[in-house]
Amino acid sequence: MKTAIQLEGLRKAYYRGMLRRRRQPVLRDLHLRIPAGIIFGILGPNGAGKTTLISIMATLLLPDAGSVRVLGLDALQQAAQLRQRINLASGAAKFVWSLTVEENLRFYGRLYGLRGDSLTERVREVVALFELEAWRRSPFETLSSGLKQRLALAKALISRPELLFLDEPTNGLDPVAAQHTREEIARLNRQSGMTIILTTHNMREAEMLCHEVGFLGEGQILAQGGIPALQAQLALGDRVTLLFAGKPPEMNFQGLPGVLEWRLQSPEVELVLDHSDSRLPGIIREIDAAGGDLSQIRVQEVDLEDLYREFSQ
Ligand SMILES: Nc1ncnc2c1ncn2[C@@H]1O[C@H](COP(=O)(O)OP(=O)(O)OP(=O)(O)O)[C@@H](O)[C@H]1O
Repeated sequence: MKTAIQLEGLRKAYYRGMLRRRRQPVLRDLHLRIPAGIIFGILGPNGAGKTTLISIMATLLLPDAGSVRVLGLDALQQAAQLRQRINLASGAAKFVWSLTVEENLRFYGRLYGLRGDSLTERVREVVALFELEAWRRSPFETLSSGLKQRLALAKALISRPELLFLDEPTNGLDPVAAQHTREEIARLNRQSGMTIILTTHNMREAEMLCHEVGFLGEGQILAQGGIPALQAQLALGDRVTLLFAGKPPEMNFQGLPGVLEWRLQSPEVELVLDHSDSRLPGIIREIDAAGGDLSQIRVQEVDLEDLYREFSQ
């Protein structure tokens, strides 16, 4: 699989205080590889360094040490070349307040060298892509937060980037607008295969959107992978209690599909399942076949925040 990002030995510290003598290391010997074509989520608590990391990858900030390869280019030596192929949108998007949606997009299009018909055509395309037609002539300052975020995505796509960075794309949005934005992000990746790297605090958002995530903590990537795989690694899953009318059947519960852990407390069996809704029907059939007499099933769904807490402590 092709690589979008390859970071080796990345270090970054900020200097603080009046005399800038206090050194605060934020990234400490960080290594990370992100395959091309996926949506990758950088997760971590406030102040973990997510914005710092994304800014370095997007050529907006220089690291103190380490190598940064993005789309096969050296982000430190070939930044200008790389900037033609990437773009970034922040949850706290800044636009010229008095300009309309269309004027703002035309302004950014010009920054990328678009002129005349090709500029008009590209603005029309991104307006259509994010269903902003009705607001083309609305000044930025009159837009809702959800529309501002849609405009930020439209702006980032004006240059047809191969790689898109999104810093907290649903920050400050109400649940409906946040869901709309997530659907747009997923669609972009699905339809064009664009690599998207985003930061978020929201585990459900990461689960919905990201093919892979990396947990940032102590200046390093503490764990990386798909959420189901990380869940399995920590044996975090839905807790299912099976209550039997008689003795539980003698069967190999650990060998059942999706079982991460199990415990017998006759007449109850407690299972930890990766996904209870998809696994339970098959498990019930196997229990039936083994002669088990189930009287009750209780399901307590996994709290994905546990996964977040586990890696963010
Ligand atoms: N320009 C700067 N000068 C000094 N310190 C900085 C600067 N930028 C960030 N920091 C500090 O570096 C640390 C990491 O900040 P960063 O914004 O990268 O974290 P984050 O994970 O994105 O946080 P959040 O989730 O709150 O956005 C924080 O303690 C922050 O105060």
